[in-house]
Amino acid sequence: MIGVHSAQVIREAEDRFFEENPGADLMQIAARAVSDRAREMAPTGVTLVVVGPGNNGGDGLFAARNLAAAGRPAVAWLVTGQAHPQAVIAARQVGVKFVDSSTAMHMLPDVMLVIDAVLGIGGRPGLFPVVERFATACDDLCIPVLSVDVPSGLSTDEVTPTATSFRAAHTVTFAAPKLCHVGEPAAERCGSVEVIDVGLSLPEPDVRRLDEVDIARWWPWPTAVDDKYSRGVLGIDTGSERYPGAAVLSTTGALNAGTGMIRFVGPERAANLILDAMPSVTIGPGRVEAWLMGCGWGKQDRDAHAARLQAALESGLPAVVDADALEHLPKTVPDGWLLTPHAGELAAMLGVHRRVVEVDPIRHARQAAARWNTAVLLKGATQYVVEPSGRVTIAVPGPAWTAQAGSGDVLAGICGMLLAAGLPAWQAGALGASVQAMAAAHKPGPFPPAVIARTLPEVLGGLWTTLRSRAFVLPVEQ
Ligand SMILES: NC(=O)C1=CN([C@@H]2O[C@H](COP(=O)(O)OP(=O)(O)OC[C@H]3O[C@@H](n4cnc5c(N)ncnc54)[C@H](O)[C@@H]3O)[C@@H](O)[C@H]2O)[C@@H](O)CC1
Ligand SMILES: [K+]
Repeated sequence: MIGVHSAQVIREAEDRFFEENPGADLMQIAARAVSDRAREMAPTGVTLVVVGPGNNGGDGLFAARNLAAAGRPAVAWLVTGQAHPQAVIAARQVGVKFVDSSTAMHMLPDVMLVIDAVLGIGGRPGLFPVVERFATACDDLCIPVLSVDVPSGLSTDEVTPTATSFRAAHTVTFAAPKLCHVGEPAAERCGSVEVIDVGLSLPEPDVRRLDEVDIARWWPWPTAVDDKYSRGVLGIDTGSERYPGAAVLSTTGALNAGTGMIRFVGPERAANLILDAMPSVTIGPGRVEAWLMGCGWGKQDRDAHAARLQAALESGLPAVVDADALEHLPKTVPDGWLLTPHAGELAAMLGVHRRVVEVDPIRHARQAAARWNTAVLLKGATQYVVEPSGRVTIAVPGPAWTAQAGSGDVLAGICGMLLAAGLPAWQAGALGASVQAMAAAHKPGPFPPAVIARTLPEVLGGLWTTLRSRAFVLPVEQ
């Protein structure tokens, strides 16, 4: 798990660091990381460094100095004509060549790498027109860009770009990732992201991103003494006469994630399809540990939906509440409910336009988690799980192949399995979304959601085998 921090938090940590370590030079650590990566990205040819007026430009210019000192041709364009004074002197001393905007643009087709050091965490979104044209030309000519800290033009703390920015092949950032590095669609403009530890002490993050080690550590692996009941019994009430497939997909997700026992209580047509495909599923009511509701209920027969949700409500058990069931939420919900809307469903829950949610997904997911006092998994290209406290956990990202009808049903099923196994709602949401993404990454291509669901045993089995062979060194639980 890695903490995601805002520009403000990084600045405060930097101020504390300099108070405690007067005279320390973080810029040299940053510049070294940038020049090392630049040498790998462009082993030969000219590197053009685009330099802004602040410390981000200082990082870039010292990186140019490092390259030139190592005998690599480096050229710098100071976009405002001004830059970090010591860095300018250091770069000149080792023969970095300084060029103006028209020369930079003219030579662009022949450079091997552009280092974007225009703006970092002190930048406002957007670029000067001449830099905007240059960033667009880098894109058009497919010149690889290495961004320092953040691709200039992006807003560090936002996931939705509002202006033209550089589009990096790789970003070297410092101390911690920021929201623009981990939240789509901004993250896609950062390319691969590398975090350099510069020695700052950071506070407990309120936004964290999971990695595969967290999944291995938290997954409810079966123990030697487990039986089908102790692993968790999941009640599933999904599908309708019109959409029986959603019931099959949600059950496929739950079964392939490893549910101890499934009791399906949905419509008969769906039950017959499920039995044909998954004979281990039990049809009919009985004792369960958690519920899965809502997938494929459809827009007809709303009174019946309200009654179906009421049954889960009265049980007081944890429940995954998905899709059409989200339209029937009472004012308060029992402990341990996991609401799993996509942006459109969350917008409807909050009475706002979908675009508003897409622009600031975390704020809106936080609103819903606070209003219903329960965990919310906001599905999409980046999947955010928000707890009523406002803490955000971002799932392991996966390829966009899963953007397909039916993926949400499978995901709801996986989350249902995790609730039935006894995990808290936020963890069930974060793990469920992560393993589905890992399965899609394991089997890249236009595979339908059921195939991705059937890849889960392989992915989970691989994780379990790695864990048992102790190839993972698990960090101590925080
Ligand atoms: N905080 C850290 O841990 C470290 C920070 N360092 C670097 O320091 C950077 C932050 O430096 P600064 O605070 O000087 O900020 P920046 O270098 O990001 O930019 C600030 C300058 O750009 C101007 N500016 C901002 N937005 C603009 C826009 N849209 N168009 C035109 N001009 C604009 C500002 O007026 C100011 O002059 C980081 O991004 C990083 O590269 C590293 O040197 C060392 C480690
Ligand atoms: K930058």
